[in-house]
Amino acid sequence: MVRTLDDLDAAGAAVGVRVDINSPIDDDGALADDTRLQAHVDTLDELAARDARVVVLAHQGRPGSDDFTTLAAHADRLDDLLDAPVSYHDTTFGQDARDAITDLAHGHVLVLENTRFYSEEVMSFDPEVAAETHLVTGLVPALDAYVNDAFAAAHRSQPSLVGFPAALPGYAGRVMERELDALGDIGSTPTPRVYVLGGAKVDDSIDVAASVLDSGLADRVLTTGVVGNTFLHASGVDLGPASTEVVKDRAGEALTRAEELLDTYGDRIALPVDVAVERDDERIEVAVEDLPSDDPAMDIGSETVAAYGDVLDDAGTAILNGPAGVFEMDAFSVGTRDLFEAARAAEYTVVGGGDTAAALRRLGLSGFDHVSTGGGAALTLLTGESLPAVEALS
Ligand SMILES: Nc1ncnc2c1ncn2[C@@H]1O[C@H](COP(=O)(O)OP(=O)(O)O)[C@@H](O)[C@H]1O
Ligand SMILES: O=C(OP(=O)(O)O)[C@H](O)COP(=O)(O)O
Repeated sequence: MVRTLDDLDAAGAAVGVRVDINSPIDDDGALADDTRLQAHVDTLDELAARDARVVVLAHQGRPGSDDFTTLAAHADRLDDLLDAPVSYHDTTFGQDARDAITDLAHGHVLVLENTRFYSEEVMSFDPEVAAETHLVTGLVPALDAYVNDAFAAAHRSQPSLVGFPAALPGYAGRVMERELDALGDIGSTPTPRVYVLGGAKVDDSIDVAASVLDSGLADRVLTTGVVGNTFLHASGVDLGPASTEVVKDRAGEALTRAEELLDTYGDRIALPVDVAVERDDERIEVAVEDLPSDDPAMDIGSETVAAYGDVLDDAGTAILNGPAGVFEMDAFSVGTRDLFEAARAAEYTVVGGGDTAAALRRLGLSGFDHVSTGGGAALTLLTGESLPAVEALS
């Protein structure tokens, strides 16, 4: 059983709060969407209102990714969103960070620097080893308690997510509490269950596909996005040079697992029957049998939406993670919009993923039973598996 904020004596305490505000970033480094920041307002404002000294820990992007930035813009946006005053400090652990925490006023919020600026944070550890890392040992002396509200990163066994509960009293934040209530018992949702797996984190999605098909949780898996293109490639379709390069870059060794899944569960995995390519800045739909195309496949086509819609019409539960296409470009947001609208025909609908939630906001899509802040984390839970960060709190 995980303790919640109802169990925390917050007044005057220095509380480290791990949130997941990992967000789409514009070309100029600004936040492109604040969905995840908005999700954490309840937890952060509640702690500040209860007179805690709130210390925010978070990551943004991954080393080498285009969205790997400081958290300065996140702190500015949180200052707009929260009732409590918010400040930013450009280190993550050590004496400067501890001094900043010591100086923090009751009821105020301090955002520390991106945890992933620190090398051990992108490694996985057992909780007792994570508790000995520089990040954890360099902050614990200044903290009285730890709250994990970062459901969307809870599938990562990284120091900021699993190391603190071994050294401090640990609690679930309100986002974590809500997500576990909504997603913690997927086996009790209506059947047949249809998983729609898209986006670009192909390795996560293939892990989930294997798990839900092996366990029987999934009656069907419908594939879109780079995941769909990966399965098309794995099935022997020549996509064309541009799309094949994206698939090989994104899928890596997961391509072999996609081939194995098709061999084992081919009848339960649906692949796109047409794609939309970018040709002369236009959206052109191409049937799979007419591939290869020199132009990159950026979305699923309308025939695929129709075919997948027929499956979703009869679904008891639809679980969707990952946009169906490059939704950031209007011409290639069509598949995501039309498919997610069709998915609402299912009796119970769950949507997961940071970019997916951002896509729903951008496209004005609503009417789903639960929109998770997590993608991989939600999918991991939806496979009936445990989350390392939740286990560490227990
Ligand atoms: N066919 C495609 N080609 C290239 N990128 C794609 C394609 N379809 C979707 N994407 C990209 O996938 C990204 C989101 O994937 P992912 O991070 O897995 O989603 P989430 O954060 O919701 O789990 C978006 O940036 C989108 O542009
Ligand atoms: O965006 C996230 O995951 P998601 O893309 O599965 O929603 C989380 O912030 C975890 O990020 P990571 O996949 O870089 O560890």
